[in-house]
Amino acid sequence: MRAGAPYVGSEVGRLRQVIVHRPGVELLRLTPQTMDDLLFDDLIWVRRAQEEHDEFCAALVGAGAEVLQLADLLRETLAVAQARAFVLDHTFDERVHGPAATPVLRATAEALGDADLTELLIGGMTKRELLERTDEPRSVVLHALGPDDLVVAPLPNHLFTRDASCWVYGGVAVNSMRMPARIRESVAYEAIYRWHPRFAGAPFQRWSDGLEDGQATVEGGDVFVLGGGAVLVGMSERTTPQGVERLAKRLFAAGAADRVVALGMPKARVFMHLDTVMTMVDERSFIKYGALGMLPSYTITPGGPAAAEGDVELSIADHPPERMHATIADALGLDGLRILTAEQDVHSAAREQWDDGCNALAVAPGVVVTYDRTTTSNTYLRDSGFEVLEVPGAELGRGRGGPRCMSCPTVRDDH
Ligand SMILES: NC(=[NH2+])NCCC[C@H](N)C(=O)O
Repeated sequence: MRAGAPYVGSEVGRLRQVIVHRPGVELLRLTPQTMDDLLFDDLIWVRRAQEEHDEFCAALVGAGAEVLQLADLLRETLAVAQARAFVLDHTFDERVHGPAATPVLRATAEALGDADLTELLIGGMTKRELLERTDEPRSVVLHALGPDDLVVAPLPNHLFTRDASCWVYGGVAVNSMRMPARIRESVAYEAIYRWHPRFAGAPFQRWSDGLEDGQATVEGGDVFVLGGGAVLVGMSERTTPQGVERLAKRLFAAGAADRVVALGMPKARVFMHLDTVMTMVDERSFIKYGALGMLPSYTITPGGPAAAEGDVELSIADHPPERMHATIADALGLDGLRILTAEQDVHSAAREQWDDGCNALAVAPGVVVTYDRTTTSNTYLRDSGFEVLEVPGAELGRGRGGPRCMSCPTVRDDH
């Protein structure tokens, strides 16, 4: 690895650099009427959520990681003319805003400075805010909206930087997102990785081609860089088998990975991503939600070169549920895994899973960041020999994501 180049070699090696997003105005847009569509289970006390997030960042810095704020990266990217045009083109869309309003919206956004445009892109814009900046265009879409209705949707799930892009070994996938409320998040990452000075000149590969919307979806919460050329992917509510096959082909063709284990997960919001039910906490240990049980798994390996140059065939072995842990252990080159499931009654186990007790973020082998509220899991991890860095999660947790979801590692050591 070239010094400073983005590279994520594992789930648990020392975390060196990570993208996070401090929650802001986008969360003030949540109302009881919109929160379900925006994938939040409650309204957030934003100031407190920001304080909690600041503590989360302080824990990461304390563990030796450089913390990059998504809004800063996006603002700096928008200073590049091509990036600005790309982002505007992919934000203002006739299919969303109608042909009459789209050019006016785009021109209004284009006139903004980089900081204001960043805020609009993440926080959205109401009709009232639009009309403070321009005369109302003749548009059925706009006429039909009330003054405080949103013309540009906010992106409150930017808080969960894990999902819209993910670094796997020496490259990055900008992901095709499953839920309508999250599809636009990928636009910011595509622009940042293409044009931000920090990434534009860096050597790295691409595991996706430009922007896609809602087909063959993959989300980073399902993708685990096991280390040593192995990858684990959950086929969940969000990540499709099609998406897994495409990712595997890209990784194999580049020689970045040589085995991908895919798990067949239940398709349910409570288990929306693999990292909501299990996370890797050291080189051979996973904390796992007991009621998940055992899942069917597939091992995908390169089956040989395909007809087209730079392409590979996939070879697939499928395994019954009882082999789940053994399949992951094989991919890691281990005899077995250490599976950590706290003893607790089924009700408290379900509550802790909902509160992201299994969503630990390793910052080094055996050192994890978790929410303070998942006390049983935290105590259990400590008793099992782990160092647990607790951060407050009372407000942040209402978005149904924990420390792993709120982090997008860009530089992490092998283990
Ligand atoms: N990697 C994760 N588990 N991310 C959690 C994302 C939570 C977010 N509200 C969603 O529904 O999409």
